[in-house]
Amino acid sequence: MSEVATTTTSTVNGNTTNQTSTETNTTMATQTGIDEDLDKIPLQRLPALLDNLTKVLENSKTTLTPAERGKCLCRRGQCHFRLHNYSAALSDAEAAVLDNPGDLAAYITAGQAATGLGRFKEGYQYYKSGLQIDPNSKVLTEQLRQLQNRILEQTEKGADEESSYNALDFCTQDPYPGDDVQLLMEREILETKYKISDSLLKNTSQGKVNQAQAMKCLKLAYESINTGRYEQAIELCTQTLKADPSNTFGRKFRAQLFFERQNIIEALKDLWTIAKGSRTPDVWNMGGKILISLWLPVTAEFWLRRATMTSGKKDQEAAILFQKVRVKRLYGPLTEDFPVTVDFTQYGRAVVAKHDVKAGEVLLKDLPLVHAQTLPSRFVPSCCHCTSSLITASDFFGDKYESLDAHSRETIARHWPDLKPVWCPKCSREQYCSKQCMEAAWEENHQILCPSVNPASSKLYDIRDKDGYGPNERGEWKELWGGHYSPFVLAKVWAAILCHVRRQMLEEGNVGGEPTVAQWATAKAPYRRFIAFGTTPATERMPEMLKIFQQVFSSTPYGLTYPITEAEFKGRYYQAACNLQCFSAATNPFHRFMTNMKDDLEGLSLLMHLDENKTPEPYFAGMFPVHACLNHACDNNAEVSNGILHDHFGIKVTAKRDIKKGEEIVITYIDTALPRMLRRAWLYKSFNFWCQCRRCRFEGDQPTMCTQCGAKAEPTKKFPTCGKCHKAWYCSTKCQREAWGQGHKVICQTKHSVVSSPQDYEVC
Ligand SMILES: C[S@@+](CC[C@H](N)C(=O)[O-])C[C@H]1O[C@@H](n2cnc3c(N)ncnc32)[C@H](O)[C@@H]1O
Repeated sequence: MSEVATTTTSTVNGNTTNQTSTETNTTMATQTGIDEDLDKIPLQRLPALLDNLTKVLENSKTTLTPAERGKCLCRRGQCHFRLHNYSAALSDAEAAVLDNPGDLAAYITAGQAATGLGRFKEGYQYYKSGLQIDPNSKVLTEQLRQLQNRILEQTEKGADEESSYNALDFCTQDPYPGDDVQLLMEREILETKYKISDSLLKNTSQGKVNQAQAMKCLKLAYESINTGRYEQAIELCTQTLKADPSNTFGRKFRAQLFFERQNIIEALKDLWTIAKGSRTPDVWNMGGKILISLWLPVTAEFWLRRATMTSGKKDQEAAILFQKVRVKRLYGPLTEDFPVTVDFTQYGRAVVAKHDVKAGEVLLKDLPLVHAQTLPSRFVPSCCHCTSSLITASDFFGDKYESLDAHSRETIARHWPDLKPVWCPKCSREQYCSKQCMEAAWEENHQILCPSVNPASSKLYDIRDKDGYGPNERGEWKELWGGHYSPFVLAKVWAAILCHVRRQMLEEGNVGGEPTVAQWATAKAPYRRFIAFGTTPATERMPEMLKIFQQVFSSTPYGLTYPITEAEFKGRYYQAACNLQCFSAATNPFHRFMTNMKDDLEGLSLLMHLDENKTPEPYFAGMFPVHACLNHACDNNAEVSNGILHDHFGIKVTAKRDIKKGEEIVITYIDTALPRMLRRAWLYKSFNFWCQCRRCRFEGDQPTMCTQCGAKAEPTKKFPTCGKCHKAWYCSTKCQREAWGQGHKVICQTKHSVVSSPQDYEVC
């Protein structure tokens, strides 16, 4: 601790005393070892140091200057870092940076902690800020080198694991609720329209069997095929089946012949006639394809599921076809009005153009299934149901409002939209733009989450209001919620499921009883569409939150409970993490104010006080069903922005350039200004894929490796860079030419978001 001799005032037992902070500092320095070289302090001493630092920070809250507090926080962060408590280290170092923005050690600690957590981008940014304080810092250079190595390790690991990635592993073949009813309807269509039913099976057990004749005809049928006589082969199969109706080879062979000659109904009849136990994977597969052509999707799924199962998951074609049928039936109705459709590709679900689209055209609009206001924007008043901004004129104009003359204020009041926000009268913790929104929210989730009926949930509101922080079980102030989004996203998913279960119970008259399996399945079905991937169990990162959620959902009204197991928490946490999209209402009170003022000349003088860019926005994070099918590319052809669908606020996706029919629509999940290595590490860590987009394939990471052929430069040598974009390096003109023709030309000439130069990052 520095020896600054400032006189401070502190209160001891109610008496005000003066003391010099030199004294305090000397004691503190002894207690906390703050002047010692931390690396030389044995590990066993660190817990005691941590305790002392915490005491100093708590007991001397009023006497420490911000710089001193920053130093203590930084020191505590360093202790946490040495003990591998990276989260705690990061939060202390972050606080230290705020208190003491000139302290290089705080940036280094924050960078190390973020790197330890695998949050490379943040780590890099802290180190970069540190370089602004001391561009020649050897420690920083070394830390950046280590960060680069960590990213490279991840790079190699990612590249290795990429080969084992299989999108099918993420998608189940479980039936959806209601599929049983749909299956019966499709059976009825098959029977009435095509005369196909299980009664066909009975035909095989009737009549006299002549196996020798059957085998003879079948042999001749095979011979006919070899000489290209298909009709004759079919006729011979028919004779086979007359001689032995249960001859599976004959049935299968004739079905195949019918199928190839596009007589799919006769083919399906033959397949259906094969006893279920004798149907091989190729029989189920062919049946599935025919049922797709007839667009009987649930029956097609049934047959393709059987093809997958009976082949021991080896029939990849059937597994892919299954998912293609599923996405078509689930998303077809949602994309009907748009020039795109959802398909299943090597990267799972994907959105594809139905026809050519011009740059600027809207590709799709979507509404959130669930959403919650982001924690950093929670101060901006908004309707928590429809997401509309409830910002008032005085919120908007801020301090300036009071200094405006009465006439200006009257003009503003006249044109500012008449907002009539309502708070939940039972808990006063949620605000709405209208009574209708309040009632709709109650129906959707608030009847479960309102603290007036579920007191445990007031803790969730407290955590929201304190930016994720709160007292842990030992009463220590801690970051309880460490997610990048509001915990209310998850709370609302579980609450919405419970509300849906309850609605069904009311409709089906089993109030007071236990919900049925079918009711649970129906209520959970809409959330099955969202893929989930994550490495660290969320419970490890925030153990207290699991308990809080468990308390909230074990004491819900109506006696309904939702068991929040570790697996449930982890699954939902990562579902949200992989799919959330930030958005805000497409219009706000300021926009309406400007429209109202358009014809008012008196209002013109007010314009100088206005700055639209400064309009505080209530941001929400939402899970959107169709948007969640959009894959990523670093040279994305589409962009997401705020949108309106059926008079509700949501998002729209717009073409960034001309897109051809059949081309996949790709957005970006990350800041495309990052260099390739960071983009890939970030995507790999957060979304479990190794980006192989055109841009990643034709950009390099460093001058010591040829971007095209991967050759390594001799020690201390560097390959020449592309003179235009400086983001690729080649060992030879041949490699440069090849890369140019294969794809570098396009990405080199494409205007991406501003990409920071790789040199900024490259410190080796
Ligand atoms: C929001 S989802 C996109 C839709 C996803 N394909 C699905 O089936 O649900 C994000 C996930 O899609 C996959 N993904 C997205 N973009 C990808 C890409 N460029 N390469 C490989 N996988 C990608 C990853 O598994 C990622 O975690």
